[in-house]
Amino acid sequence: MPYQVKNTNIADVLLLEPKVFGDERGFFYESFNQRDFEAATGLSVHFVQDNHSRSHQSVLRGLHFQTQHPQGKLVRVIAGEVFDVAVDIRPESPTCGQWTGHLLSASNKHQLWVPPGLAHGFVVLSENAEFLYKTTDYYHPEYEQSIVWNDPDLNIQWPINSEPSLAAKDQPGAAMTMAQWLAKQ
Ligand SMILES: Cc1cn([C@H]2C[C@H](O)[C@@H](COP(=O)(O)OP(=O)(O)O[C@H]3O[C@H](C)C(=O)[C@H](O)[C@H]3O)O2)c(=O)[nH]c1=O
Repeated sequence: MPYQVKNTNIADVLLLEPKVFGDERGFFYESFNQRDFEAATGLSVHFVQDNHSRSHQSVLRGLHFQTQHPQGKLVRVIAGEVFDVAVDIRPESPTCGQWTGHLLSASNKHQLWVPPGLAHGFVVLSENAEFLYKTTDYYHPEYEQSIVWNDPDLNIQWPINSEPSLAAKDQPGAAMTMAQWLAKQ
């Protein structure tokens, strides 16, 4: 099952478009195939955890990362639509401070590969969204950090025209800024 793989403005963040088989009954597609994923991306990855979250419109989850046990994530949406964002927070990276955002939806079935070491988050554009993703390391809340969604240096162009709904840890003041993160490195 061939993936179409597209590069993004951050070198190792990849957009994957799986081959979908439609017929009069509906559709079928292999949402993940280890062999084809590795052949299409040139990556050798081992996923250890599958996650599933549901959120209502305007919920923004992120921008999260783990400082230890960083997680590579292969993310997709099976209901609704989100604007999904990966942020390069790696001080040594030529694209440090850059972000890449993509519409992921049940209808486009696009997936985003977010390598370990980047921050990740999304905002829900539809009434509800069901978000599934595979991770290459386990959840370690003791190492989880959050960068604030509206960081002025990142200037992420979220396609929303009202304040998002945020968890307490993601609120400005609780989540750190990029400047605070980089100052710690
Ligand atoms: C992430 C995670 C959470 N949990 C528990 C901890 C909390 O009791 C509850 C909700 O967790 P949290 O509010 O951290 O969920 P999100 O805000 O969706 O976090 C995720 O948000 C963005 C989109 C990410 O990329 C990360 O995968 C992850 O940080 O689930 C677990 O038991 N295992 C887990 O792997």
